[in-house]
Order: sequence, then C-alpha cells, then structure tokens
Amino acid sequence: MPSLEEELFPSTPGKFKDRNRHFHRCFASTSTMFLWALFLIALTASYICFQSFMDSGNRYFTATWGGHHWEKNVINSAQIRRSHGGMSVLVTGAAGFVGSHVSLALKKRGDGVVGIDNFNNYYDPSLKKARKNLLNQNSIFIVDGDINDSKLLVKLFDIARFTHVMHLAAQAGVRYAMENPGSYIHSNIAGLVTLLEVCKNSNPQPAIVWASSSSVYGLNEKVPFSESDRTDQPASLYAATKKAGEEITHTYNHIYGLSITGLRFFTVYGPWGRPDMAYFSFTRNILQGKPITVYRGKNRVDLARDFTYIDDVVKGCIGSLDTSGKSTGSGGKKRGPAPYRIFNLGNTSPVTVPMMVAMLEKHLKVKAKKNFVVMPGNGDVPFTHANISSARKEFGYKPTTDLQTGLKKFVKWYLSYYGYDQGKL
Ligand SMILES: O=C(O)[C@H]1O[C@H](OP(=O)(O)OP(=O)(O)OC[C@H]2O[C@@H](n3ccc(=O)[nH]c3=O)[C@H](O)[C@@H]2O)[C@H](O)[C@@H](O)[C@@H]1O
Repeated sequence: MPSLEEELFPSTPGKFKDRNRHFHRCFASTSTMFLWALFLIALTASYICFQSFMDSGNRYFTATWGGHHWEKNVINSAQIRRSHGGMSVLVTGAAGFVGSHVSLALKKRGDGVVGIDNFNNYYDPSLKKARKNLLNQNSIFIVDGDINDSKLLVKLFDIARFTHVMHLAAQAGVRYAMENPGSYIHSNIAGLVTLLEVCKNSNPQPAIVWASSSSVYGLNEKVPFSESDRTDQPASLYAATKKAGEEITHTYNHIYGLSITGLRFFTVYGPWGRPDMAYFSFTRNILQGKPITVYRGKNRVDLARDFTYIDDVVKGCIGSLDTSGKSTGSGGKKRGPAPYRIFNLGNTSPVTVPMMVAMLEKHLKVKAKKNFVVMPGNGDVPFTHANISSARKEFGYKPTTDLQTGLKKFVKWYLSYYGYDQGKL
C-alpha cells in the first residue's frame, strides 16, 4: 500500500496535480532560484574582490620605487665622489632637456646626482628614455616618479641627504597651455609646492635652484629685460605659473629659511633638445619636405628670441648651485634669513625667427617651405632679450655660443640621433 507521501508525490511527476503539490513545486523552484541568486551574488562579490585585489596587486607590482635594490641605487648615485666642496643634488626633470645636461655635468665633476622624472608624454617619451639611458651609462640613477608624490620625495630625502635640489621638472611650452591648462597647475604649481614642503621639512634643508622662465616678462617692452623689470603682465598661463612659482618660492624662503635661486631661462636650445620647440620641429619639417609656419608680429615685424645654447645654461645652473648659500631652517623652522635670488640666463643677442630658419637651412642644406602667419593670440610674446649682468656679477656667467654655432651642433646631433631618412618615414 502506497504511503501517503507516495500517493501525494508519485515518482512520475506531472501525472498527478493537486494544489499541495503545486505549492511545493512552486516553493521548490523559488528556493532554487533563491539559491541561484545567492550563488550569483557570491560569485559577483568574489569577482569584485578578486579584481580589486588584482588592482592593488598590480599597483604594488608596477610600483617603480622602493625596495632594497632601489635604495642602494639611490644611495650610490647620490654619493659625492670628489674631496672638496662636493654636493649631492636631487635633479627633478632629469630626463628632460636641461635636466639631463645638468645631471651629466654635475656627475662629471664628482657631485652626487639622483634624478627624478615622470616620463610624461607631452613629447615623445622615447627621447626621454634615451636621455635616461645616457645618464644611466654615466652612473646616474633616475627615479621614475612624479614630484607630486610626497611619499616618494620624503623617502628620497630619508635615504640620501641632498645638499641641493636642482628643480627642472615642469610643464614647459608657451602655447600648449591653451590646450591643457591643468597640466601646468599640476606640475608648475602643485608639484612645486609638494617639493618645497618636503625640502622645508627635511633636516638639513637643501638649497634650491629652479627653472623660472623669460616668459615672466610677458608684455614688458623695456629692453633688455632686467630682473628688476615688471613681471606682472604674463601673456600665457605658462608664464603665469612660472611667475607664481617665483612668488611661492619667495614665501618658502621667507617663512622657512630655504635658500632659493630662480633662473629665468631664455629659449634654451641644443643637442637632446625638446621636440616641441620651434628650432627642433622646423628641423624635422624641413628634412621631411613639409612646410613650416613662421609667426610674424603686427606690421610684418619679425619675432625675435634671445636663443641660449644649452652648454651656457648648464654653466649658469652650476654657477647658481655653487653660490646658492645655505638654507637656514631645519625641521620646518627658520633659523635666520637665507638667500633669495633671481637671475636671467640668456644670451644677450636676440635673433629673429626667419634668421634662425636661414641658419637651419644652411646647416641642413635644404630650403624650408615657409608659411608666414600673423602671430596668433596664443600666449606668444614678440621678442625676448636678456640683461645678464646680475648672473655675470654673482657667478661669472658668460655665454660663449652664438646661435649659428649652437644650431650647427644641434643639427649634427639631430642627424646622428634620427638619421637623414628618419624625417622621411
Ligand atoms: O624662454 C622661455 O622662457 C621659453 O622659451 C621657449 O618658448 P619660446 O621662446 O616661445 O620658444 P619656441 O616655442 O621654440 O618659439 C620660438 C619662436 O618661434 C616662433 N614660432 C614657434 C612655433 C611655430 O610654429 N612658428 C614660430 O614662428 C615663436 O613665436 C617664437 O618667436 C620654451 O618653449 C619655453 O618652455 C620657455 O620657457
């Protein structure tokens, strides 16, 4: 005799339908669905956890600084290898144009040098990597990092007692500021303040030499430009951030006793230069047979720049470091007044842009296809001309390379680096 249960739930489902059975089936399928839902939720949750674990893992594994080996590299690179008056310098923007040249020059005379660079893609990062390789070959270690990373900076100061900071990391370029204003604030304002905060807190405090710009003279018409001239009329956001940098560094000098030297660079050019600059991009275009755009001022007046050769600027940077004096504070407290200086590093002989093009044509042995265009309102200024008497007086700054000679050296480097055919690819 079948049990009640067998009666109610025969082994062949579907044959027997009653309300109870229906209820149980419904219940069974709901609970199955519930279990499935639970299972899916658990699966999703574990997936999310796994992903975030992987993310943090990735961050950890791709972290480019830290660890015993890394610290050893920093310590070795920072070590002074000359007996008298050596310095240990943190060079920011060391894979940049001026940064790489200054780093090599310091290392060559036996100073300790550690570089830091974020290798951003404002221009071809492979050129920055090539500069880095050059520095590595000369026993200079470059940390891959951003000056906004205060933890990294603190760590660097912890393990290497830098006597000086050569601060050259920046968002450069006058006209690009209209395309990407945020990058100027990130590097030239926020990055600068982060660096100054770390310097001010470190013990002993380093002396700081940093790159301002001739662009701070903006719409100033008094020539040549002297350090005491007006600099409150910037023509671009780039210039405004550099001017702000001068004010910001002044407050850190005033409150915390940091020794500060700001260098107003005048259109620095030369081998290993910046591809975004006119002389460089003109060279590429001329070799590729492409036209170049030459800006002109009102009434067809040619624009002019006080083009300054890299080796002269390097001498100016090193002269500034050598005469920077000491910061007076420690642990965030000022102990007395410290030097605050600003110098023009120019060439004192402006050359018009068409003349610069003619020199390139001569060295490249190729005629340029020139399109003359009225200077757009994009932050450019019509001319620059440096008075360099302050730098001359203070540390014997005396530029010795004229544009003709400097461009010849640049073209020689360009052709050896990219080759004649590179431009035609
Ligand atoms: O001295 C400085 O402070 C500045 O010098 C350069 O700025 P700039 O002098 O404008 O240098 P380029 O961009 O190489 O321009 C040089 C000249 O060529 C002109 N030019 C530029 C580009 C172009 O396509 N055509 C052209 O005629 C510009 O108007 C300017 O007169 C650097 O790019 C800045 O980072 C630096 O701070």
